[in-house]
Amino acid sequence: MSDELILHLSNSSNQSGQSSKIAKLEARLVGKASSAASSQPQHVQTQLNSWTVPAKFGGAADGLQESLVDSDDSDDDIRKYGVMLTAEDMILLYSGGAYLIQANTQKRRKVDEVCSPISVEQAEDSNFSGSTQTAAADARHKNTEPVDNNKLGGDVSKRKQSRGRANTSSGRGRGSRVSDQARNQSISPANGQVENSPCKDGLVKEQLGHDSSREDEGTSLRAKVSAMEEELKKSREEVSDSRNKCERLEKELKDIRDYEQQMKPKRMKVMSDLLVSVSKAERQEARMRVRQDSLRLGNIGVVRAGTIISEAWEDGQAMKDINAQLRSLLEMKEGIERQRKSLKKRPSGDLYRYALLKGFQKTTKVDMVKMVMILNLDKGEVADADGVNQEEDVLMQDEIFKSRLASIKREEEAVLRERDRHELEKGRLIREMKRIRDEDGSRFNNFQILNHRYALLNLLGKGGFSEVYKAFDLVEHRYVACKLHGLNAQWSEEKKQSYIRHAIREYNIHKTLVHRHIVRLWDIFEIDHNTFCTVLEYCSGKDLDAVLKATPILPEREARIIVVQIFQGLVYLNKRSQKIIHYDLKPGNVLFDEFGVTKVTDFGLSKIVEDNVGSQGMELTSQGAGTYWYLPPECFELNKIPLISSKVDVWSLGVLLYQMLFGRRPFGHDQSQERILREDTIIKARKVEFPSRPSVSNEAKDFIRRCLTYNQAERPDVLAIGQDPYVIYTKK
Ligand SMILES: Nc1ncnc2c1ncn2[C@@H]1O[C@H](COP(=O)(O)OP(=O)(O)OP(=O)(O)O)[C@@H](O)[C@H]1O
Repeated sequence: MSDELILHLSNSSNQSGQSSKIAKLEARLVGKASSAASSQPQHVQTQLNSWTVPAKFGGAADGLQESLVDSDDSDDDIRKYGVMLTAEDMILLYSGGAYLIQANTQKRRKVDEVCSPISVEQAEDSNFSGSTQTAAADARHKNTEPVDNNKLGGDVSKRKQSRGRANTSSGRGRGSRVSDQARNQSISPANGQVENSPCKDGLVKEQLGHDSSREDEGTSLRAKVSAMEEELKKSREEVSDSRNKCERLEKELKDIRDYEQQMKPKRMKVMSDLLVSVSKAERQEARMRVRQDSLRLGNIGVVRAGTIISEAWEDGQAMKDINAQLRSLLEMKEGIERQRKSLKKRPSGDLYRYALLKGFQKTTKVDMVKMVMILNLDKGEVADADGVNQEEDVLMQDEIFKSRLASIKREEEAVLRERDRHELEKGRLIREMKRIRDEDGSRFNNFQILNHRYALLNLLGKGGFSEVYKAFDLVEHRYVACKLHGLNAQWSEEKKQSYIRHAIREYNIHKTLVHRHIVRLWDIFEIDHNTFCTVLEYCSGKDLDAVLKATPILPEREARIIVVQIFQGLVYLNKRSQKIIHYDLKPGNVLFDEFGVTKVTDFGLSKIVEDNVGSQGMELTSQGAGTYWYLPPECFELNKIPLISSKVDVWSLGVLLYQMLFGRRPFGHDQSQERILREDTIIKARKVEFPSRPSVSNEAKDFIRRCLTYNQAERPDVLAIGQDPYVIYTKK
């Protein structure tokens, strides 16, 4: 606002109330009195707020514009006054004590006439500072078009929006430029219009100075905008690239899945073919090995006794040789023994007297064996036995016999060790022969794929009612053991049902068990009316029974680590909410995986401990066969229903450790199951005895004694025996 206008306004003392308002308005326009402006009555302020500062004021307009944007009332005001005017388009007119607002058409014309190039540029500059080109177009547009209230309203709100986004980049400091512009305007009271002051040279120069700095700013902003636009373009391209890639990958994935689905049966076929050819080679190799070994170790032959034909073992050549060697050594031993006896029978001093008779004065260097031969052949011929000390000779001869006997004994021991080794080999050979025979006789020996995923390979072994095959799971890609439970077709329907119930019960117990030292049960399915299959974790090592058959005594260190692992499995069974008694712990139910990790299997006889069971244990309602060497005395109780608990498994663990350390079971080792029952062997098993050899640590013996505590009440249960240092594994 020009100085003249300020003077004019300040001189109008008779219009004090209004003039103070004007002063405040002016101050607000020159950007000096924001505080004064804020004290304006709401009405006036709102009106001001409804003005839009011309775009050409660029940054200077921001101060005002900000207050417009900040005002929540502005939209209300637009609604209230029906139009929204811009300061550029309007002038403030004092007429007859009232202020009027009129359209500033003349100002526009004048500016267009005199400074049209500048104002257009300014408008453009301000457009950049205002961030949209539309605003520039608006600014130019307003100069030529009549005021359209509705349109103006729309423009204002558009600008408000664009301001809201962009005005942060333009500083409030530009308010001074607003005041400069304002000062370049004057009010002509005659026509009531605000005019731009004439564009004199100084002003133009000043204007040009400002314009050039604005131009610089504009240029840099333009550059920024174009860089940002470039970035935006790139980002858009990247987004579209990524989207394309994503679509391509999704399509590829789908193709792969389709292909995978298509290839699945083919892949399974290739895999099973490979496995089958490997298994066939293994079968062939196994049979060839058996043939070779049976030449050496023996074979099962048919023996006829009258009308009865039975099978009997016929030794192979190696066994025959060993036996012949043993026989020859035995004969030698007996010959020497005979000589020793005859030497002792001869009257004392006989040889000495004979020698004297023959004129021998002292012992000659005649070999004593030769002497014996001479004596035996013809006593009269001992002519040159000069000076023999008969007593000494007898002693020497006896010593020679003894020495020879000792040497024969050593030879014999070596041959016996060899024979034991052969016996073990023979045992393995017999088991392998049996396995091959079972495999040949099995109806599952032709590499079937069960349940569309388990490729049956070779038979691992046959139990009482089941065959266990090594198999490959074509879905999970791992080896498994398929246990095929066959119901005897001759059985009554009742027996079949009972067997199935039993197997399902076993499955239900076993399937919930997940522990490193317990064989996992993966699956169960029916094969036909009389057969079903359970799929177990495959343990490629031998079972403990086979280990003990090969090496009946294990070093204590090895035995202990096996016991500790079994014990950990038992602790797991007893820490579950539903406790389980295994009830059939024996070497055949302890398996080893390829790394030698011990795993307990076969839950066919296991018992679930009911919740309400007392401290003495639960009733043993279904005894099951069990294996008597490994069961505690309470299981043989006949007068009342036995009460059992995890103490049964503790007893079995003690028997297992004893067997591993001493190579025999503590009770009824040489007895059959039937004899154990008949002779009450376990009921009489009150005290455990330890052989003197091999030597075993006292800790091991103490642990075994605790496990084999006769009195059930005094025997610790699984969790209590866990306190024993022998099963708390610490490196010694
Ligand atoms: N998960 C397995 N992994 C590897 N071999 C196994 C597995 N389960 C069983 N076997 C082997 O299969 C053979 C037969 O096992 P099974 O449990 O049927 O026989 P068993 O215990 O001798 O008989 P039963 O259970 O009728 O008393 C055994 O030699 C055993 O070592």
